[in-house]
Amino acid sequence: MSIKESYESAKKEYAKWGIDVEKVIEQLKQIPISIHCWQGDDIGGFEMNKGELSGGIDVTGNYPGRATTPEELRSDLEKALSLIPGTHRVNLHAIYAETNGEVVERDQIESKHFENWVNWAKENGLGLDFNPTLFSHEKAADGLTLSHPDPEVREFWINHCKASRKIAEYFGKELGTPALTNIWIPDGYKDVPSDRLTPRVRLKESLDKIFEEEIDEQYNIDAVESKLFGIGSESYVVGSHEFYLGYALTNNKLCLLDTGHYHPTEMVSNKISSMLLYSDKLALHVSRPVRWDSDHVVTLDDELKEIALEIVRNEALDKVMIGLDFFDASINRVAAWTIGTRNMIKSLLYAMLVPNNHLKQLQEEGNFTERLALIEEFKTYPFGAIWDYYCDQMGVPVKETWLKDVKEYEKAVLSKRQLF
Ligand SMILES: C[C@H](O)[C@H](O)[C@@H](O)C(=O)CO
Ligand SMILES: [Mn+2]
Repeated sequence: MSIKESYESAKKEYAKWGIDVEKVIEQLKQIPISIHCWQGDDIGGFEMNKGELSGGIDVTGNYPGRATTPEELRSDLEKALSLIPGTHRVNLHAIYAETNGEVVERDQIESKHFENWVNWAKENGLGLDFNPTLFSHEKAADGLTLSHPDPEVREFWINHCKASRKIAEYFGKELGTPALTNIWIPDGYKDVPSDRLTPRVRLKESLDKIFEEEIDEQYNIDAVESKLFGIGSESYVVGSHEFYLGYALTNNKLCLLDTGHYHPTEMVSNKISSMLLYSDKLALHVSRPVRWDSDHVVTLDDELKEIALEIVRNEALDKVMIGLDFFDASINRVAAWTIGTRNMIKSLLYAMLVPNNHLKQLQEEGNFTERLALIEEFKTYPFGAIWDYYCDQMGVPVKETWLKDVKEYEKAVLSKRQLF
C-alpha cells in the first residue's frame, strides 16, 4: 500500500470514532516546538572566555562532529529542521552570543550580539526563545548565583538576567512572536543545609529586581524553572518546585516544568491540569531522565504520550509552551535533535487521534472497564500511517529514511570537523 492508501484506510478507522484526521493534521501544523540549540555543541557556547560546563549538569559521550562555531551550529540546526515536520522555534542560551572576538562579560551582553541569530531566524521562519546562562562561569564556581550571600555576585547575575530579558524583547520585536525567557539557576548545597530559608529569601529578592522592568508580553514572556537536585546540590536546591510555583503564581510568571527535575516516580503529566487551573500558561522542558536528571533524548514513551494527552484533552495547546531539553554526546547530534523533536510531535499527533471526549464521558459514567479497554486498543490504532502521511505532506522524510540524510551530512560535513 502507498503512503496515501494507508493514510486513507487509517483515516476511516479514526472517522468511526468521530475523529477528523484532516482537521487534526491542520492543527498539528500550528504547534511550535522550541528546539534547544545546546544539543548541537554539548552546551559549550561561543564565549571568548569560555568556562568549563558547570552547574551540576553533565554531557557525556564523545561522538565526533560537535558544532564549534555559530555557523556550524546553525547549519546543523538547519539540517535537523529539514527532517522535522512543521514550523518551530529555536531556544538559545546567553553563551551563544557572538561578540566578534571580544570578551563581553555576561552582565554586558546586548541585542547586537544576537543579530546573526535573529537574521538567521528570519530567513528560516523561526521564532527564538532565550535563557540567561548562570553556570559555566567563575562567578558561579561555588554553585551559587542569584541566592549568593555576596551581594556583588548576586548583582552580577541580576544584571545578566536583566540584560537577557532585553535581548528576548528584541527577539520578540524582530520576529513578531514573543520570546520565552527562562531562568534556571543551579544554586544549592551538596549537604544538608542548616538554613533553607535565607537563600530562598535572597533568590526571591533577586527575582523581584530582575522583573522590576515591565516588558510587554507581546515581546517577552518570563518563566522560572525549578529543580530537585543536581550534581553537587544533592541535598538542597534553592529554586525548588514549591518556591517557583509560589513565585510564579504571585508574580504573574510562568512555571517551567522540566520532566527530569522531579522525583523518579513523580510525573509532570499529572501536574499540568492542576497548574493550569491557577495560571493561564505554563512551559515545559521535555527531557528523559534515566535514573537521574540525565537529559537523554526524548523517546515516544508512556510519559511523553501522557504529557501530550494532558495538553490535548484539556485543550491547552495554546497554554503550554513546549520546549525540549536533552543533550546526548554519545550519538550523532543532528540525529538526537531529529529523534527527540519528531517524537514530541508524534506524541501530540497520537494524543489528537484518541477519542478523548468519549473517554472522559466513560469516566464520568464510572465505566472503567471500557475506559481501560479503549485506551489500550487505541495504542495500536494505525497512527503510524497518519504520521507517515503528515511527514510526506510536510516535505520531510518518511519513517527512518531521514537517517540517510543524517549519514550523508555526517560524511560531508560533521566528519570534517575537529575530532572532539
Ligand atoms: C541548559 C539548560 O538550561 C539546563 O538544562 C536547564 O534547563 C536544566 O534543565 C538544568 O538541569
Ligand atoms: Mn531544563
